[in-house]
Amino acid sequence: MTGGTQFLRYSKAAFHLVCSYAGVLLVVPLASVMARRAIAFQEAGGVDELLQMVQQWRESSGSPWVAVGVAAAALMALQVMLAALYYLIMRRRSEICLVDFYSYRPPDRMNCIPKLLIQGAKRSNLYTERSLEFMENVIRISGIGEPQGFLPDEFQEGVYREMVHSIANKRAETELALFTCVQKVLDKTGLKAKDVDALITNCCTFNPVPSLSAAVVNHFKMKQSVKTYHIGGMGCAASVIAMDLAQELLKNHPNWRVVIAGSDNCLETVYYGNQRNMLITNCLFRLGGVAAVLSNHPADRKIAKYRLDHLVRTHLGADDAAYNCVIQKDDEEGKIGTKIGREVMETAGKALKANITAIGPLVLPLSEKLIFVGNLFARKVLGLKSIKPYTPDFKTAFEHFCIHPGGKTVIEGVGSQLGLRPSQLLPMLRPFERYGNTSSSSTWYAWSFVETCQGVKRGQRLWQLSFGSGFKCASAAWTALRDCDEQHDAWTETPSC
Ligand SMILES: CC(C)(COP(=O)(O)OP(=O)(O)OC[C@H]1O[C@@H](n2cnc3c(N)ncnc32)[C@H](O)[C@@H]1OP(=O)(O)O)[C@@H](O)C(=O)NCCC(=O)NCCSC(=O)CC(=O)O
Repeated sequence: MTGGTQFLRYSKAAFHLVCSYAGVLLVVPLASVMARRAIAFQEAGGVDELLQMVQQWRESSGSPWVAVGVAAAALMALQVMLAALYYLIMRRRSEICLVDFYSYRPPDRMNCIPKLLIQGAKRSNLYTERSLEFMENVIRISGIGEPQGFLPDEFQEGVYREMVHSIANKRAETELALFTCVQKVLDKTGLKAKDVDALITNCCTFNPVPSLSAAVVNHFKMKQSVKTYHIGGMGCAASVIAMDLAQELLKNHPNWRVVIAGSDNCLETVYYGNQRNMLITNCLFRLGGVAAVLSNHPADRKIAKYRLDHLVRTHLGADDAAYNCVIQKDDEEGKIGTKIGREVMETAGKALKANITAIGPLVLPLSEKLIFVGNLFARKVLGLKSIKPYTPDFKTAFEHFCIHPGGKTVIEGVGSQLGLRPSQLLPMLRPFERYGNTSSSSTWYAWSFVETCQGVKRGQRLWQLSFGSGFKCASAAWTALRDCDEQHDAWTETPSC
């Protein structure tokens, strides 16, 4: 690091400190000046003089009116105090809390060994030699570890076992994940199925009738008044989108508990053709799942882990290139798959920029906002073209980052855009290495990794950031309400930390 860069870094840190403590820096000298003045005033006999003046005024103006005035002032002060108290209580009551969540750890029999996976693909006689080499190469360089994530039973034993694409098989895969996650999160929070007021499920490509939310209601025998929703086709951002819907419900219904549960279906997404950009999903996507309880019930506030501060969604779907970069389609032979275009990295960069532009003013400290505005002013108003645009330092707004682990290149690209440190990238790299791209549940693997391996202290802030086909970016800002260092099932059985 050059001397100039170091100087800039230290100046920025000093500026950040000054802005953060501006209130204290102003109040302390002001209070000491006022205290000194008060002492001098008292020493000069000013207090006695003042009391005498009040006494004279009382005698001359007639005592009943003075009593009325004092009573009115006291009443007003009481009113202001009550209004402030009411505001504080209402603010607390309208808080939306994440009581707890569970990241799915699929059964060990579903562990996926890459060598066997490729062997199975070979035996299936569906792929050309060139496609098999491509898949092997992508798996090797992608950043997925060994064993790499989990795949449903049908992919196991080194052969694509006579894969029956029945609704029953696909249901079995997704229902196992959803039911396990919902049961675990109910156990963790001590809630009963009848306590759930609303349920939001999500699955990108597998959307049977009745819906997966109905399947959860049926399995857990939830109450008749439960409100259910299912989110389909919304890619890897679906879980944060489900939370957005949950927060809308909670804003309108006091004392509610909303369960969100999601998993994406591997049997449905496996591609049997030979188009390269559609083969990438076979290499990266793996089985995952999550369930979480969001609540505004006062009883849950005491045990809740996090408070939702902001949730911001941005959509680039109006742009054709962004819309088409991740898209389900038929290939030339009519085989269905999901294309992941080369332009996905560039699009993700644009989506991230749009999202941080929207969430930045809500979460960044004053110092970062001032530097950003100063930089903009210098470039746009003063025309100083040699100055580079300033990317705000989100490390000043959050201590923990749970960004969609969609692939090593995506993680590293986003990490360098945000200037994250290696320890802050680990919660994305490790989940991708162990679980692969688990689509909508991926950010929760990053989150459970953070809690298990790094720990979250009360008051620390966490940023959950997801990307998804469309192309969209959805992010949520959270504050920990207590220390969270739970050992999650997803991480305890592997030497990961
Ligand atoms: C595929 C990769 C592992 C390749 O790694 P690198 O980019 O480091 O390596 P590379 O550039 O040398 O590429 C290796 C080989 O793959 C080929 N290649 C790379 N990207 C390709 C693509 N999109 N389509 C077709 N081929 C592609 C290259 O031409 C090269 O082939 P050759 O060797 O023959 O020249 C990586 O780019 C990656 O992880 N991409 C996908 C990540 C991603 O988009 N994840 C998010 C999914 S969307 C999502 O998660 C959201 C959602 O779905 O909602």
